[in-house]
Amino acid sequence: MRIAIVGYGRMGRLIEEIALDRGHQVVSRIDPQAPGADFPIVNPQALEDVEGVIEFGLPEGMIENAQVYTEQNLLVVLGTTGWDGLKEKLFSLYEAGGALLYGSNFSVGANLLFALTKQAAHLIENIHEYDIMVHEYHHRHKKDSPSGTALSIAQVILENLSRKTELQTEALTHRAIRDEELHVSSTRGGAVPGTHTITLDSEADTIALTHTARSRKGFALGAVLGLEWLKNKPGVFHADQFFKDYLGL
Ligand SMILES: NC(=O)C1=CN([C@@H]2O[C@H](COP(=O)(O)OP(=O)(O)OC[C@H]3O[C@@H](n4cnc5c(N)ncnc54)[C@H](OP(=O)(O)O)[C@@H]3O)[C@@H](O)[C@H]2O)C=CC1
Ligand SMILES: O=C(O)C1=N[C@H](C(=O)O)C[C@H](O)C1
Repeated sequence: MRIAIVGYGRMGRLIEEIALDRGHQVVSRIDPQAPGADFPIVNPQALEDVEGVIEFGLPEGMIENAQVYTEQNLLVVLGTTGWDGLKEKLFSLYEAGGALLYGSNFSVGANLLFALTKQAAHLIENIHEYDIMVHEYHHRHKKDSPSGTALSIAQVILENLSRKTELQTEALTHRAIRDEELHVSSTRGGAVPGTHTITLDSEADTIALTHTARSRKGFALGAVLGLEWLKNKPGVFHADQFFKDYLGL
């Protein structure tokens, strides 16, 4: 496939390597100032002859980019996180054309973790002595907090454990946490590619489910496989739908 990479940062560069390994052509690299980029902004000229786009950038500019993609009926994989407030606007653009696959984490391991989290939440539904919480670590460059993956994990817990009804992402400095709150906390520093832990805790013991990314390769490979999957599928798809097919989850 002829691919454009939008956001030529840590992820964009790795996605290019993997796309080339899998026999795709990277015909356009779009980034405001990254070394090696061909174009600073998304416009029809930067997307000439492009069939598919993989965007791992920032939420700023995402909607303007999507306007151009949908006008050109492109297949788009969006890995950017931290844009929950833009969902409605973004999805409505794809009613005009094109196809979108979006997700907070394109690695197989994290998607297995989402499935394990669902099981864990179900298991403790009637075992009230277990509480549940989420923590994530990421490198010092990461701009959003909590991570998109942590928010996806939280969503799975809120949907599958009736006693947790509220997401709490703040540090609780002046009060205790309430039973119905699900605490999601974050640490930033160093070079950590991404570590997420769901802890089930009781007076007797602790059970921890941890996904530790050893590198960014798993995310990048999933994004390229996702773009291949999106061919001939118009509309908007969550990465869950891709992983259900790919892993038979
Ligand atoms: N879904 C998943 O599996 C994963 C998602 N991510 C997410 O991907 C995003 C990028 O991560 P990462 O590569 O580490 O970040 P980087 O900061 O290394 O790269 C992002 C690049 O995108 C550029 N950029 C920002 N906005 C636009 C735009 N509108 N058009 C074109 N380029 C743009 C930035 O330019 P500038 O610096 O000048 O702003 C920067 O060069 C983050 O949101 C991260 O959370 C990361 C890993 C996995
Ligand atoms: O910014 C990152 O690096 C990552 N972002 C994604 C997220 O916010 O969950 C996925 C991965 O954890 C790496």
